[in-house]
Order: sequence, then structure tokens, then C-alpha cells
Amino acid sequence: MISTLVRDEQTIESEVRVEKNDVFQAKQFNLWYGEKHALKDIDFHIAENEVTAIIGPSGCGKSTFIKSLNRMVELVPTVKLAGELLYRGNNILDNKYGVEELRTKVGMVFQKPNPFPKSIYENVVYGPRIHGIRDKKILNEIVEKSLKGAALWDEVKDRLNENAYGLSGGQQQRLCIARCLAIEPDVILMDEPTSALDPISTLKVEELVQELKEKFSIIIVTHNMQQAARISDKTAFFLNGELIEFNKTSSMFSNPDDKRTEDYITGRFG
Ligand SMILES: Nc1ncnc2c1ncn2[C@@H]1O[C@H](COP(=O)(O)OP(=O)(O)OP(=O)(O)O)[C@@H](O)[C@H]1O
Repeated sequence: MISTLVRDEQTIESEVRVEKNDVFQAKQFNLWYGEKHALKDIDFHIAENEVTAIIGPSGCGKSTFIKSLNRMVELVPTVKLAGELLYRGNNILDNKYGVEELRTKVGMVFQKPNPFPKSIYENVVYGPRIHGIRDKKILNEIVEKSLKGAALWDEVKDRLNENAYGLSGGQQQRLCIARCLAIEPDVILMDEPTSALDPISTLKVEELVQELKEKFSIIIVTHNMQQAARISDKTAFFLNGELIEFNKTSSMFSNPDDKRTEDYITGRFG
């Protein structure tokens, strides 16, 4: 009987902890904005080549959490951090860890498309140029590969020198994804990337996310629970700065472990 229980426990554990490497692990991670305790004792692991969705009501700490993963959150002067955030096994909160290097590995796409007021071409080569790539042939290859990766190439290949502001909102967001791919990241953070897009553009970005996870690990904040259910492998539910539940998306949406998760996903609050 005992051995059955032990085996069952292991099976439950392995449901989430499948045999893949973790890209990120949070260990007792805490964050304060001044006196405001915005993230509380977060223990969490994010597997590679998966889509991890972060859901929860407004103000629960979703954006704060993903902005911690590339240390962007530290741009807020009042921020205090405690605990550990491991990227590929190294604690990124360690003073010795280079933020620049981290940001070449962990790219980010924001809620509102934010292309630079430059040509489509210049937007994509911006990051590689900063990293010292000058060879025109290599830059051209990066542009084609990144735009293809972001499912935008066919729509823009004949207008690469036009200003990015001339693209539609959905195209601009895919350009921002291409700009992110151009630095060859390992992880892509997406903070509500479709909330400013129409349904067709949203669908394109969702399909793209499914393709991108073959090569990258994706962490996506979304207010849209149907979207989390459609595109993610695992889902984390945050509430008031706490990680309430983290599970396979199919399990969380069909049979949540915690009553608060159930209340949220069935629309009783939020
Ligand atoms: N720069 C800041 N200074 C002070 N408090 C902040 C700051 N940014 C966020 N907060 C607070 O931290 C908490 C978490 O905010 P966060 O933006 O991470 O929530 P969220 O879940 O992403 O919300 P939303 O879904 O509305 O974007 C909130 O109470 C918010 O008011």
C-alpha cells in the first residue's frame, strides 16, 4: 500500500516535472515595490520548449513576475528582491550575473507593439548590430530568417525599407517578435502580446507561438483564459502575489486543485 502511495506521488510529481530541462526556476522568490509585497515565496519551474501561461486577476503580479525573469523589473528604483531566480541553473539575482548577457538569452515582447520609428529592416537588425554584426550578407540572412520565423516575411519582403509604422498592429507585433528572434534568444517572454490585436491577428500570433515553441521556451502572460487553454502546455495561476496553482493546462482547466483557481477560471471573480 505504502509503495503504491509513493509511486502515485511520483507519478503526480512527474506530470509536471516531465523529463525536460528547466529554463527557469524560482526558489522562495519575493519582490517588494517599496512597502508593497508584490510577489510572495514563489517556487516555480519552467520547462524548455514549452509554452507556460501566467494567468490571474489584474494586479496579482503576472507582469512583475515575467519582468523579473529578464531583470527589467529592477528599472523601478524601489524594487527589493529576495530568494533565488535560476536561469539554466545560475542565479540571475547574483550581482556577478551579467544583465546584458541575460537579455540576449531572454527576449521580451510587450503588450503594445513597440517597433522603432525605422524601416522594417532596421528594426530587425537593431539587436544584431548592437552585438557587433556588421557584415551586410549576414544581416540580410538574419532579417530573412527572423521575419520568416515570425511568419511575416511573405507580407513584407518587398517593402523592407519602408517605415515599420506603416504596418498594421498585428504585423507590427510580429515584427517585434522577429526583432526578438534576431538575437537568437533561448526564452521569449510575452506580456499580453495579443491584447491590442484584432481576432485575426491574435490567431496568427497564437499559431506562431505554437511554432516557436519547437525552438524556444515561451512564457506568456494573458488575461484571456481561452487563449491560455488553447496555446499553453502549463499554466500558473497567480493571486495577490502568490502562486496558487501550477499545473498542466489541461489538468488545470478540467480539474483545478485549488478552489480559488476554480473560482477564477469559471469567472466567479477577476
Ligand atoms: N512600479 C511600481 N511601483 C509600485 N507598485 C507597483 C509597480 N508596478 C506594479 N506595482 C504593484 O504591484 C502589484 C502587481 O502588479 P503587476 O503589474 O505585476 O500585476 P499584473 O497581474 O500584471 O496586473 P495587470 O493584469 O493589471 O497587468 C500591483 O499591486 C501593482 O499596483
